[in-house]
Amino acid sequence: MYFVEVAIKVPLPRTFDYKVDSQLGEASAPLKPGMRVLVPFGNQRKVAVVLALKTTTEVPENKIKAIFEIIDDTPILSAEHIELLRFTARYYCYPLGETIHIALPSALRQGESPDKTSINMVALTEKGALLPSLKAKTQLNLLKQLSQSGKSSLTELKALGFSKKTIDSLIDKALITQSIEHDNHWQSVAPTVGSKPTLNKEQAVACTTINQSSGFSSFLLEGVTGSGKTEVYLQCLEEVLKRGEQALVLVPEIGLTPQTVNRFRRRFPDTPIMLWHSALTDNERLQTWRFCEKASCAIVIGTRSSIFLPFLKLGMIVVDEEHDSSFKQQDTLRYHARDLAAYRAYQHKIPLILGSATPALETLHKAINNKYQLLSLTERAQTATDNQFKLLDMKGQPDQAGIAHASLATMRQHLKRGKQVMVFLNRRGFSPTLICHECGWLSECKRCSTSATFHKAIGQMICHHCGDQYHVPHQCPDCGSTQIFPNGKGTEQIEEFLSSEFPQTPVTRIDRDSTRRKGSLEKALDEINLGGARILVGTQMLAKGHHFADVSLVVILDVDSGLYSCDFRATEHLAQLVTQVAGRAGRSGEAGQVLLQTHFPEHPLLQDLVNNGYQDFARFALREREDADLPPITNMAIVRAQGHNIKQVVDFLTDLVPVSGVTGIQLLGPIPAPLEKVAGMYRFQLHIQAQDRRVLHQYLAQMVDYLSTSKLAQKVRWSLDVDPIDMI
Ligand SMILES: Nc1ncnc2c1ncn2[C@@H]1O[C@H](COP(=O)(O)OP(=O)(O)OP(=O)(O)O)[C@@H](O)[C@H]1O
Ligand SMILES: [Zn+2]
Repeated sequence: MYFVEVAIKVPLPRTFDYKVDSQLGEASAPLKPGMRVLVPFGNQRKVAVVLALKTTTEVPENKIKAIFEIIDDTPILSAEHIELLRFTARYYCYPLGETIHIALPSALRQGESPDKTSINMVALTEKGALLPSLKAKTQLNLLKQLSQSGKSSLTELKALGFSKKTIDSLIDKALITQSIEHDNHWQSVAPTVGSKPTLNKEQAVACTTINQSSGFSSFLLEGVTGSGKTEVYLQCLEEVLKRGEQALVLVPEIGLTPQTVNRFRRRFPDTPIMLWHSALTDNERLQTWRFCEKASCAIVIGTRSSIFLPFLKLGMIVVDEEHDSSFKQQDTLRYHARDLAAYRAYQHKIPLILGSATPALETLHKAINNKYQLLSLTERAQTATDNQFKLLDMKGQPDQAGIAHASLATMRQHLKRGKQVMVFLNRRGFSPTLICHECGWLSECKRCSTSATFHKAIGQMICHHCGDQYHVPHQCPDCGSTQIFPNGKGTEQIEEFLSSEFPQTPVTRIDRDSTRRKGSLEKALDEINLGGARILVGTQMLAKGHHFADVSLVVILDVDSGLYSCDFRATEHLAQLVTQVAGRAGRSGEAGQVLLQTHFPEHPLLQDLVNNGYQDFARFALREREDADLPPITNMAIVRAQGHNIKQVVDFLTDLVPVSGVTGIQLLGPIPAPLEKVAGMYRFQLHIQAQDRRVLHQYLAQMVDYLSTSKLAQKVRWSLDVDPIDMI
């Protein structure tokens, strides 16, 4: 008899010991860390992952339970992978069992075979090779096909028109067999490489530096929009593929950038490239997982959670648009895929490339302190001159639907020249509120401390925080007046106005509402690229990495809301958004023009951004953070709590604040969250800051231990966010 330490999906920051009867051990393959076992837990049976084998345990003999069964023949998690998950759980102060649960595809969580979806090859049995006469013609044809090809993949056979039914009947007759085959052919041959441009000098320096690095090294590729960062990734990946190594390319949202995926496929036409994103089915997830693990897949282009994929031989990680907030998970395990990418690169001793035109201050700070090597691309690849920026003072300016007459006039000029024009407003819906002209009533969500947005097209009010929908009132609920009007602008209103202002010009809107139906975003993007759309209206979905060759003017309608916010990251995010949106203009041929509508044209941030660019702004903003002692100079965590009973929420957080303080730790709170109430629950926060990351982590670990026994914690919903990026 011996013991195993296992991780189980339970909300407790601990692991569990079980005993293994030697009999059980003999019946199956020898137990190893990384294998799954079935264990009794309370009166349930649970899938658990073995972390370690032990000869002793601290659990008393009469208390220790035995595992029921060993699920796997071989580990589904390598030692290295377990180490990654342990690190993740420790860093984000999240239970290890739940961390592993989140990282695994659902079939593996449920104890299913990792090869469930991998049966991919079909061949004749000895009996089948005799080609017995069969009544069903298609079955006979399939046998003949296999006797010619020797072996075929299921996909090939399906492409030849053989149905699953035909294949299954021949399996039943024992004339053919199915097997699993992982094709690693790509590893031993040089990759076929599609046509590529000659790198300019800066790109070449970046590529050579990265390719010549050895072991773990992180690079910040800070390249202005359209400077050819993707080209640098591609040419570095080529070297990785030549060595027969795999690569992970993290991207913010795949749905938004089909162009990028196509570029990778065109560049490496014979290389197995797989995608990983939220729209995959459970089976597709399992298959991608398995293909990575067996190196049947060379490149994965994936969103945040692809950071947990197992790779047999990982050679490089790229994080494109590394500043993008979608890399940070905002619930349960609040990990940052970019930061875990750094850990994985360190683990595998490989290069990490973080690319962005607008690096996060966290990343820039590391680059300035020589933790990351800075590589700069200062020129656009296909345009000789920079975009021209202009701040348009809205004070006293006549406008229609929030668009200044001067902006409309400039739009007309560009459209006349046959160019595309982009109008950006980061607010979807028709208007953010309805207002009563008589008494000032505002349409508020009944369950949140925020307004409900008016969506004219569907005739509903929708709360963007809890999703509740309301009928549009005909009369003011407070004073009975019928004088109720939309207040403020959203993209729906801009689209309506522009369509009537430019009746001959096709207007395409891109936001979450207009692209809800499957395929509608691709259709809209195609329309833009093929030139059908002339005016593009949209939210930040339009800002992300698109390459629209014909856009020559970008009008940014409202930058003011980001200038005076209580979130210390608001200005950084505003500068990133403005720079990214502006970067969609003038991407090929002539320089583009960017108009920023604002009531504060003299604001130092806007002046700096427009005159000196993001690079300059970001370095200045870092110095400000230094003066204010804020991240990334210090380290931060937030405990958030919410509940229907405000006192319980506040009491829970107050209880976490030690009366006498803790050396090296600054606490702020409990303070109400910027959005005080969501879905009927009151929300409060406790901010924890420390200069020294180790001090912060020691403190958090103790706190989480305490919370697992605290009675107050059971009365509220709480979460801990390490390195938060969103203060809401
Ligand atoms: N050396 C080069 N010579 C010619 N064209 C190039 C070169 N490098 C890149 N390009 C082209 O320039 C355009 C912009 O490049 P790319 O999309 O790689 O830029 P990016 O820096 O990733 O842009 P963004 O940050 O806006 O997403 C693409 O059409 C690309 O094919
Ligand atoms: Zn709401």
